[in-house]
Order: sequence, then structure tokens, then C-alpha cells
Amino acid sequence: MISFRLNNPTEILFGAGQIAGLATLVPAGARVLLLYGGGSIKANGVHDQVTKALSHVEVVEFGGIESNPVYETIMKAAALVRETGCNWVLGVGGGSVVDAAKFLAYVAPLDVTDPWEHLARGGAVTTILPVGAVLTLPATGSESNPVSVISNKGRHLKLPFAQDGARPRFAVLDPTTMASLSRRQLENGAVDAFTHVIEQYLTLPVNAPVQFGFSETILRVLIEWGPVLVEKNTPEARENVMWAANQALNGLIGSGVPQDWSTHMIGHALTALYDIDHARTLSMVMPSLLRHKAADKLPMLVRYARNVWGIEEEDEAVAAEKAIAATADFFARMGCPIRTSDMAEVDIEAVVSHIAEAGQLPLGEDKDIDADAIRAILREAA
Ligand SMILES: NC(=O)c1ccc[n+]([C@@H]2O[C@H](COP(=O)([O-])OP(=O)(O)OC[C@H]3O[C@@H](n4cnc5c(N)ncnc54)[C@H](O)[C@@H]3O)[C@@H](O)[C@H]2O)c1
Repeated sequence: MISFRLNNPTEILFGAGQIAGLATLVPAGARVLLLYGGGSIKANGVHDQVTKALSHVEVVEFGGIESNPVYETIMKAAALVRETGCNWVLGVGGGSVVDAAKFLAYVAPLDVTDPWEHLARGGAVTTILPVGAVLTLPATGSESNPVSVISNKGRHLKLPFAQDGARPRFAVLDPTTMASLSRRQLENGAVDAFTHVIEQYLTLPVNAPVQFGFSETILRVLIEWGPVLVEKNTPEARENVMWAANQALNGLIGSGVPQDWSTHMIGHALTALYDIDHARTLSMVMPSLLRHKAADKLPMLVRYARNVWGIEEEDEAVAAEKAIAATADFFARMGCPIRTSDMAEVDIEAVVSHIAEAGQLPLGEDKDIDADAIRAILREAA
């Protein structure tokens, strides 16, 4: 196992009615910047529940955070934070809003000429406002991790930023808020969570039976309950997918194991260039990326084939290919594309340039996915 430090202090309130808990989670005297997206929280009653629970504190609202949150919009929210003296940030929405809330918590107090440049270069952050999250779309795990994925429209970049101090102090996960999600968003959420597990599990066979066993459980739960969620959106399916998506990316299964994330980095470039939903970029890229890396990932692919898909085939290479095919079938069953040509005519060189410009090359757990490998993966995915 690789040595690791794990400190996940996010307090989780899970279940129907838990939004009322904001009354005790947010301290008296707080001035809260309530951040939200396109307004679904006003239509589905979540906004009312939140403002009722926050009646003991001052609340300033900022709506309009986009899906794949945009830096330029967050900077407008940052100006409002400074102008109104807000000292807490509460993100209410899906991963985009929660990512934006975490980024806002350290970009608002930052006193530098070009905050994007400063943060993208790993510059110091001294002040981080406390953050809370009310999650309405299970997918990203953002509600209890330190990552924000932010799109810069001016620079045509989509980059991940991580600040441990921005991990939410608390996250409210009420599965009943998922009732108003469209089928497409439900598909995206379960597929995104699935790929998060794969990027931390299908790497190298280090000694990590706890992490790998837990990853397999999360994958089996998503395979069983993802389709039920999409078809019927039942209360049981909502609970199981919401909790699985949180556990998929709260730091636990990724501790002590090599991680990949190359599908995500290629996916971020596709979203930046073609405005494709995050999860759909992942489903388009992952099968061909796994095929490209099948020899290196063979021990874990075989384990995945046996323990997740129940594939008994003795020939290991054949078992690995069957597991990759089963993965692609699952994505397709979840309504997500498995070829880039289903969504866009992709300019492969533009994708490579995006990843190079973001300083992310080479990708992968072995750091061997270079520009040529990305070209090969995208040709195969077309
Ligand atoms: N922080 C992380 O670790 C992490 C991990 C993976 C992805 N991401 C990023 O998260 C973003 C995607 O987040 P997401 O998949 O949660 O989707 P999202 O937050 O972009 O939401 C998608 C859509 O669903 C709507 N919505 C949300 N909740 C709703 C509800 N209850 N009812 C009706 N509509 C609702 C939103 O308004 C939006 O239009 C991407 O930018 C991705 O890159 C972050």
C-alpha cells in the first residue's frame, strides 16, 4: 500500500428532512453567501427549506452558476462576497454549484492581480471561508472532497483545483431532492460516480484489499441501482446511488492506491471544447482508454471481470476484454454515448493541445499516456 494521510472532516447529514439541520450547522453570526445554479432549487422547494433553516443568520444570494461552473461567473460572486462581507459560503445544488462554492471560498479573499493564473500555478492560499453543501444531484462526491473543476471561458480551459481547507464542513444529502432530476441528469450522475471508482481501482495491483473490495461494492451497487434510478427514480435507488456517489470520491477508496484520472483529463478537454456533459465525455473515452492500457492494467482488469461482472473466462486477456465490453454496455444502458462521434466531430489535436496547455501531460498511473497515446485513444473512441 502507498503511504497516505486521510482526514475527511465533512459532517454528513443523510436522509429526508435533513436540510432543516442547517439551523444548527451554520453558526449564529454567520453572514452566508447562498450559491445556487439555474433555479431548479426554487422550483422543487429546496430553496424554501434552506432559507427557512437559515432564518437565524443573514443570507445573501447569488444564482446562475452554470453546469461546468465558469470562472468569470464565480468572480462576480467573489465581488459580492467582498462587498457584503459574507463569511460563510453555502452551495446548494449539484457538483457544479458545490465546486463553485469551494473555489469561491478561497478566490474571494485572494488579493492578487490574476487569481486564475495564481491558483493554476499552485500559488499560496491563506484565507479560506468555511463552506457547507446541500447536494441535489449525486455524481461528483464534491460535497465531501477538496476538488473544484472550473472552466475558464476566456482561456478555453477546464481545470481541477484542490484545496484541503475548502472541503465542506458539512454536507446535507437528502435523496428526496433528486425527485426533480431529469433522466439525463440521473444517467450522468450514476455514470460519473462509476468512472470515479474505476479511475481509483483499475490501476495497479498494490496490496489494498480493503480499498479494492470497497470499490467493487460501490461498482456493483451502481450497476444494480443505476438502471433502477434512471427507469423508475425510486426512493431506494435514490438513496443507494446518492450514498455510492459520495463514497466513490470522498478520499477513502483512493487512499494508498495508485490513481489514473486520464479519462477525466481527456473528458475535461472535451467539455471545454464541445460543451458536452461531463459524464458523457467520460463514457465516450473510458472504454477505448481501458483497451489501450489493457496490458498494463491486466491484473486489475481480471479482478474487475471476476469480482464485479462475474466473468469466469480463464484466458485473462479475454476476461479483461469482456469486462471492458461489459463496462461499455453499462454506459450504453445508462443512456450515455460510448463513441465520441455520437456527440461531436472531435478535433484530436485540439484535445491534445488543451491537455498539454493545462500542464497535465503525460497522464495515467504510469505517466505513460503521452500526446501520441491520447491521439490513439481518441481515434479508437471515434
Ligand atoms: N469536485 C469533484 O471532485 C468533481 C468530480 C467530478 C466532476 N466534477 C465536476 O462537476 C460538474 C458536474 O456536476 P454534476 O454532474 O453534479 O452536475 P451539475 O451540478 O452540473 O448539474 C447538472 C444540471 O442538473 C441541474 N440540477 C441539479 N440538481 C437538480 C435537481 N435536484 N433537480 C433538477 N435539476 C437539478 C442543474 O441545475 C444543472 O442544470 C462538472 O463540472 C464536473 O467536471 C467535480
